[in-house]
Amino acid sequence: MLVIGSDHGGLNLKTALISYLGRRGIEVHDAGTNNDASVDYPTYGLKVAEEVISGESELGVLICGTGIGMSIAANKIPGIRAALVTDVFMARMAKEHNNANILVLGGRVLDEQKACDLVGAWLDATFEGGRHQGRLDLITEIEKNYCK
Ligand SMILES: O=C(CO)[C@H](O)[C@H](O)[C@H](O)COP(=O)(O)O
Repeated sequence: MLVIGSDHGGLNLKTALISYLGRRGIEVHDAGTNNDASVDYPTYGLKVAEEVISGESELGVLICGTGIGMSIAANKIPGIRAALVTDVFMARMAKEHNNANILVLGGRVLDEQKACDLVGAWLDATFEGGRHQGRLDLITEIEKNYCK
């Protein structure tokens, strides 16, 4: 299961990505928002992050206008590695090196095709482990010290 959420700035891209993920045969939970009324991105960042941390969904995608607010919000939750990406190389690295469990996109930055390409690159990549796992372990140590 993959959970996807957006604010109003990411709604159109969210709709396009749900179609794309469906075509790939991936089960998707749409965490909202579901209309173009103005909403607050931290609300949806938290929803998606909590669903990933609980294990209800293995992965998440978040979209706001730029992706910046969503990534700031989601990364406050211990265990979340939310990566804001704008090109295919970054999307692939987000999995291979960072094992990002949430991909963050900017709905006012990307067109639909580019967004699908980024999600596809991230989904198709594999975490390399090794030295990268050691670095993720260091991030976990930071969380233990600062997220009480
Ligand atoms: O938080 C953001 C930027 O980091 C998101 O892009 C929001 O979607 C954006 O700030 C919303 O702006 P609006 O003027 O309220 O539509």
